[in-house]
Amino acid sequence: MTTKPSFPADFLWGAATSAYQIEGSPLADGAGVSNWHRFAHRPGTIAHGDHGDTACDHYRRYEEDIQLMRELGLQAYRFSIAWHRIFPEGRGRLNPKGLDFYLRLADALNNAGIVPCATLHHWDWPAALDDQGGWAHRDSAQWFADYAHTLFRALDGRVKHWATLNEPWVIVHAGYIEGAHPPGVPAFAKAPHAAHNLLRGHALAVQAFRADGAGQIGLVVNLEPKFAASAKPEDQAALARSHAYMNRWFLDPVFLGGYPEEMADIFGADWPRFPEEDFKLIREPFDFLGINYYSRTVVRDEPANLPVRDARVRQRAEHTAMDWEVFPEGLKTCLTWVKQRYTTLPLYVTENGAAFADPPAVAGRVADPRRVAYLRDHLRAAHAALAEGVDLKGYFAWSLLDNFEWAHGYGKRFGLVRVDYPTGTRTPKDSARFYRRVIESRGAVL
Ligand SMILES: OC[C@H]1NNC[C@@H](O)[C@@H]1O
Ligand SMILES: [Ca+2]
Repeated sequence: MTTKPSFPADFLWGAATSAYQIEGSPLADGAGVSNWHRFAHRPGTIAHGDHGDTACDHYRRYEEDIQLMRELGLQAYRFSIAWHRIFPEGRGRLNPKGLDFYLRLADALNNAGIVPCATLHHWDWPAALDDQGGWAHRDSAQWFADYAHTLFRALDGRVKHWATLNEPWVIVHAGYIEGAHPPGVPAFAKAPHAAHNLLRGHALAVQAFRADGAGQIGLVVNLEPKFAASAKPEDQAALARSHAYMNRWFLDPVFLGGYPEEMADIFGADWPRFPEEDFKLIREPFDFLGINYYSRTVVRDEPANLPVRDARVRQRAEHTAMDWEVFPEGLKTCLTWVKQRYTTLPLYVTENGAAFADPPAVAGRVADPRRVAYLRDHLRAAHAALAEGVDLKGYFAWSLLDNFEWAHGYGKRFGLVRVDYPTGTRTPKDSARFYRRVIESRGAVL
């Protein structure tokens, strides 16, 4: 490092989590059954038979966790709201006690001087809505907008930084293409409709926010730079499909007004014609884009691998416990690509981090040098993007706590803070101490 990086004084340093991954207490205080509660209890869906019945017990230990955030020097905390606590059946009957948890959480964060950054939907929602057709049902957009509107009013004055959806691509790919997430049954023909309704719901929620919210609202997407395994035309074509499918499917409509033409090639006869007025709605302007970055993928042509007909070519490089290649420059690639192709809106890295097989705590310490190196290299890449003029406003490490990594269960540890199960004992890792120094020095220690 020639010159020490220096991040802007108003750069927002945080850490992120999501409701089902950390809260536990899935049915407490009148909460309804969620899609993830039901799915995780279906045998064979989650590694080791894990589920979120306890998770990090954050629903009950949130004050302790806010104290941890203060010790880490966090300026902001990104969390998600569990829809099924608010509307147990998805819509209609409001559950005040469920809402109350998020009022308490927001008040405690504000009292601690930590900016609450709420995501309205991070994959968990009332199972009843899946039973009524889920995101593939056209009315799901309005269900979401009504839920969002209720939250904007209820948390008005407490939460000023909102995101509508977390990674809609994962909801569609894992839920409707792979079947690895709820609803859990591959349904290629439904996937384009689910994606479309997620985007319509996002836009309707932004419109509701304009009418009766206060602050900033944005969308959070996962991005993964794609590279071709060779210059062969079939690998170049696979690259175009893979890139469109993962990185452009949602951003092209919200910023450019239409889907990538590769989508019709990928879905063939299952690719619908959508009403023109939908695209006008989906372009509803919002205030920031959140980017979740983990890794890149090198792809080759693979005709048998439907629907994208691509396959990953594993690289000789360091990989995380998720078998994701460690590729720090990919974070800068994502940030500059969004600025160049889509928008000069403010950007946030709303998730970045790594799972490694951390050792247990010894004398109150957890040595996680590989996570320290991962954070250092990715923060350097983020700073490089800033230096090139990207309007990067903040960075949220994934995750504050080790937690329920969806179908992988608790075996994949992404936390800056170790959680020992089932006691729930929290132990800040070396990476947490490193991150605190990064925040204090505004990046000078990188
Ligand atoms: O896989 C790590 C993270 N990726 N983005 C969404 C989060 O819920 C995941 O835990
Ligand atoms: Ca208001």
